[in-house]
Amino acid sequence: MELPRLVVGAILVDRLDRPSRVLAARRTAPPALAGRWELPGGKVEPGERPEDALHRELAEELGVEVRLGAELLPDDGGTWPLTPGLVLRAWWCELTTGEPQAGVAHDALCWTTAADVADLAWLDPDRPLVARIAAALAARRTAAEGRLGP
Ligand SMILES: Nc1nc2c([nH]c(=O)n2[C@H]2C[C@H](O)[C@@H](COP(=O)(O)OP(=O)(O)OP(=O)(O)O)O2)c(=O)[nH]1
Repeated sequence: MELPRLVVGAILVDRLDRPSRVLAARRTAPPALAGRWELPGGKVEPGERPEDALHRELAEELGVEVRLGAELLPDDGGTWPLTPGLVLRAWWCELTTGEPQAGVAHDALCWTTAADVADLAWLDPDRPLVARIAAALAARRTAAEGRLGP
């Protein structure tokens, strides 16, 4: 059986040490996914390290460089399922160079907060991540900094 293809995504926040906003990107293609919001990123190429793929995709799609923080892991510590053939890994990150600009992959970018991040029409498989991101923004902590909540 073939292994699922790995997709990498950026949870790009205003600052890793006290995040209050995350960047969402609206897809332009394919038609079935156009208009839905996602974490910027894309597929890892054969032989490419996932973190390198994320830097490459962010440069290509948004024209920025970032510093990577911790990975946002699902409860089982593995990967986030997208479709039968695709899984996602996502990292918290902050900008080091440039301001994000929508290229051909996206027709809108939006900085969202804990209060409104879940209101966007995210791709369906992103919903569990968005819930975790919203909780982290509300707590002003990334998932790296221990258990959320009291
Ligand atoms: N980038 C990204 N893709 C996601 C997310 N959630 C989700 O289901 N996907 C899906 C949509 C696509 O089917 C796939 C990513 O493919 P892509 O089209 O962004 O990859 P790519 O930039 O490498 O483009 P290509 O080589 O396929 O042309 O993963 C997400 O949050 N971010």
